[in-house]
Amino acid sequence: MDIVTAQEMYERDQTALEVAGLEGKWLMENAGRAVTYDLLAHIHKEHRIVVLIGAGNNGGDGFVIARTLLNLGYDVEAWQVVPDAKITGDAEAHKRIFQASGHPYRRLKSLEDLNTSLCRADVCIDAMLGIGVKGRLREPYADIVRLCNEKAVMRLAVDLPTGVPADEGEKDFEAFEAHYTSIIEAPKLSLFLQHAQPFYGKWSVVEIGLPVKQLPDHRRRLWEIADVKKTLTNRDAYSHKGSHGKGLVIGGSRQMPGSVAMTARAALRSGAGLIAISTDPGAISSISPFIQEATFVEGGGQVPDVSGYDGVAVGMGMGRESLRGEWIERLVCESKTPLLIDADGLYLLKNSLDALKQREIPTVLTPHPGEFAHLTGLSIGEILQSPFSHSKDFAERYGVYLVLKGPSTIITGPDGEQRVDVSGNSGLAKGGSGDVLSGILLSMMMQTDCLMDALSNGCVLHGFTADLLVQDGHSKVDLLASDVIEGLSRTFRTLSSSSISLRSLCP
Ligand SMILES: NC(=O)C1=CN([C@@H]2O[C@H](COP(=O)(O)OP(=O)(O)OC[C@H]3O[C@@H](n4cnc5c(N)ncnc54)[C@H](OP(=O)(O)O)[C@@H]3O)[C@@H](O)[C@H]2O)[C@H](O)CC1
Ligand SMILES: [K+]
Repeated sequence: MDIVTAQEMYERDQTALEVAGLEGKWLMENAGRAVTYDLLAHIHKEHRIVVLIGAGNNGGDGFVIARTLLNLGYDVEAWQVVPDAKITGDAEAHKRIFQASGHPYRRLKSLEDLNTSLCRADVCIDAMLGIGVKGRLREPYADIVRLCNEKAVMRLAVDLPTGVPADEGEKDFEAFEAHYTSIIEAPKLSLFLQHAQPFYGKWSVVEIGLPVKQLPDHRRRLWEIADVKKTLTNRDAYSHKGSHGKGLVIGGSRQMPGSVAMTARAALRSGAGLIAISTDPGAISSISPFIQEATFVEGGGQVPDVSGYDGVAVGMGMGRESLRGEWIERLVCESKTPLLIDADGLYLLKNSLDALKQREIPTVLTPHPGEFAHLTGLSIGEILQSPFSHSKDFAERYGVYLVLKGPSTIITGPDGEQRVDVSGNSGLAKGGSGDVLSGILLSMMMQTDCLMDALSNGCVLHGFTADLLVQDGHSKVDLLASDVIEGLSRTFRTLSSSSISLRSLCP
């Protein structure tokens, strides 16, 4: 599913008009009806419903929604919150259809009247502003939004909650606090931003009939379990351990032996053929009981020889001594093996960033926002405000694959392509989760030719496993990173059983 900016959404509408003759009025009818049927899952016939209609095309959708609900026999009060002269174009056309259908609407004259109406209502549908909002809300929207937010009603938003900007970069806004948002055609960037996402509440996306094969490809999409099923490589019946990648995990220390054990174990649980660990010799005895399948190579004081491996993950639990920094630089400059750098490795990489530009073999960096702030010299706040553009700038500038971890993980390729993974839950906000993710990613990297698919799949497998675990057996409080490793078995069984049942349907 594509993710778009406001500008990209307008371009899509324009394409629909140019290549398919789909006029705005038709799209508005489709949008309003699709949203109505989506919202019906939350509305009952006994509910008293207020539909708030603003000045632009989001308001036009509101007229279609109010008309459809009234036609279906729902108890609806439609409130136009701006003067008549503000309703123009396609919205005006739909207002006329609304009126011609014999339906009445109310025009906002005083906030007191609306307040009375909202006090009686069970449901409030926000069709005031969508992707056209610019800057902080002006009146009467700001007052209306405050009024709605303090009422004990179910708040449902159309496309975007009024006041939430579609794009990243703006943090200072006031907005309708929706319990649920019915998003038109494609999620907008703000759905994936920490400061904007809570305004959306739960959400889903409705389709409105755009000519999808003709639309511009903005190379930014949501990666979901269905995408994983389509792209995850199958294990061939005649494969052997060498077919699934020989990986090396470099890291761990006496103080942090568990990290490499988790990375190695997660890699093996995700299908890697062979995993070796290069670590402080003093840490081997505490690591080996947790991962009998791994072999150990002498870590010592030398940079490990990585030739002969299909992939290397480096940095987890490694410590930040300057000697290790030299290792990172040499690995970046000299190794001919795909490299994943995480944790302490990212901290140390800061001094060798320019070396990345010369590297011809893929490099994957997996920072959380704090680590990315360190790498870029930006503040965490700046990263969180515009994670899409900062990720893209960085990945393109240094020619790397960047996995910016968070509740919405953004995966960016060196050519600027982006994928977003929203699987997972707050149970993953614990030490060790990153080590496990690195192991899964290492395994995926070694088993596919398309690194974007490998990384996207790895992120979803990690989050999906955590979701399965808290649905059944664990809670978000007790979940441990090591539970996720063991939970991978269930994830892979779930994925393969669904493909078997699909296959059994085929002749
Ligand atoms: N393909 C689609 O996605 C379709 C989407 N549809 C719906 O259309 C809206 C986008 O419509 P648009 O008219 O471009 O924008 P809005 O309805 O969101 O808002 C326009 C009005 O907003 C006023 N505005 C802007 N900023 C503010 C502010 N800070 N405070 C108050 N008012 C603001 C603006 O007023 P101006 O005086 O600034 O011009 C406009 O009046 C999309 O979200 C979907 O819901 C189509 O229905 C079908 C196709
Ligand atoms: K809205």
